[in-house]
Amino acid sequence: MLHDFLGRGIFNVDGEAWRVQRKAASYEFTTRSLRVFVAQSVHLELHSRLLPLLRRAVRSGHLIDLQDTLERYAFDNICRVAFDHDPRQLPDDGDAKSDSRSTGTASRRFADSFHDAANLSVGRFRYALPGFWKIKKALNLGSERRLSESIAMVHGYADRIIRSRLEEMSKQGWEKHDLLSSFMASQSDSYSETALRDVVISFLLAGRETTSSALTWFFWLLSSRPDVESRIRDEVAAVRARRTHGHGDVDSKVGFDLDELREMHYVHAAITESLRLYPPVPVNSLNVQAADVLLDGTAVRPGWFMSYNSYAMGRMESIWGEDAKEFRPERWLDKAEGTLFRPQSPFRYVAFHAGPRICIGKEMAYIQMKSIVASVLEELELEVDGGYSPRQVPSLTLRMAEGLPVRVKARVN
Ligand code: HEM
Repeated sequence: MLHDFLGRGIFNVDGEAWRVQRKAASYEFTTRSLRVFVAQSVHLELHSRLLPLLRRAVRSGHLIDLQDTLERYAFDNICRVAFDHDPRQLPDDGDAKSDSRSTGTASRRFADSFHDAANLSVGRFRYALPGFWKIKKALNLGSERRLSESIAMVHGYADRIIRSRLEEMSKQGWEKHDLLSSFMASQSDSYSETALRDVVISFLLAGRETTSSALTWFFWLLSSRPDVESRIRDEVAAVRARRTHGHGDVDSKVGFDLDELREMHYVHAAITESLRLYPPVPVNSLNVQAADVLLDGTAVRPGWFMSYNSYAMGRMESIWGEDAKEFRPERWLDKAEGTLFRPQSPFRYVAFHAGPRICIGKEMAYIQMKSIVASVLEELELEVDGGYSPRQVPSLTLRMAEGLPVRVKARVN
């Protein structure tokens, strides 16, 4: 799908960049220290930015666009985790003159260019005449000119991050815990700046709109299912009640540490069920490199463009049974015991892809999503107008065309 994005693949980054990315992931995502760093970063931005913003919305009574808010949160968070950089798309508590955008600087232009580049590149697939974009590109016209300007902006910004990391590293040695830095410090191999830049960009793309899309659809689904919301709140309250002082990865009385998040089986099931029905990557496409035969006997040839539709697969009765279209978190709980989360094969549940190119940020995504769901619902109610019917927008990720307007209320009990 993203084959030509930013001049080369993004998820489908080939060659050197992909090897760097995979090596970084296998090195880092297996370590407990990274999981702790992820949990701490999620926690920091949740409690210093997202929750304060939602509390201000309680006081003002204004509607907020939850999709936009979650996208800005996710962008800040992925930048911090991947390369310890803070673009400050959400304002810090106390420094919030406006909740619409906190920065007017290069960071904001970077985020906007990033967004434009993603949307403009998807537009290439929508021409009635396939490949027409190539003519526009050769002539540097319209959307192709805007795309190349956005790409130049994104590349310049990412290059500056990489160079400052390399400089810091040569001057001070290395003590940072972010994914890119600790990976660079641990390797004897050297990688080109272009390959590292592609890694930076692919992490941003992967981390920015996926968890925010997932949570936007989740909170919308929840708004019409008070039974599920109440079970989530009961589980969160039970975990909170079991808390012992002085225990945990998260140095605070608020929020939840990794062990506590792990205890939230129903929260995990509810998020997973929402991802089944509304996968952030609704269609995934690949370019066939060599002749092969798929498991169902279909032969494929080199050069073919092959897609599967996760959105449709999540709703197929042949895979999920007669109640496939129902939002039923219980389907993910162990049948005998009834409270333990029971995973399914990634080849049935394809929201994160399956096989060698399965999402490498899945664990981080769950830490982020569960932390937000538990902390927000413990304290607040997100009220969506009952008549609101979101329109899906064709984009790289499954987004709501008009966002998700919510009114935030303090929980009474
Ligand atoms: C709910 C959240 C998420 C979903 C549903 C999701 C889904 C996916 C899917 C479907 C792919 C395969 C794409 C392809 O084949 O082209 C993928 C790849 C990837 N994801 Fe995620 N993702 C999520 C969150 C994240 C996060 C937070 C990160 C950041 C750490 C991340 C990092 C990546 C990377 C780097 C790849 C490329 C892997 C490769 O090609 O080797 N993802 N993800």
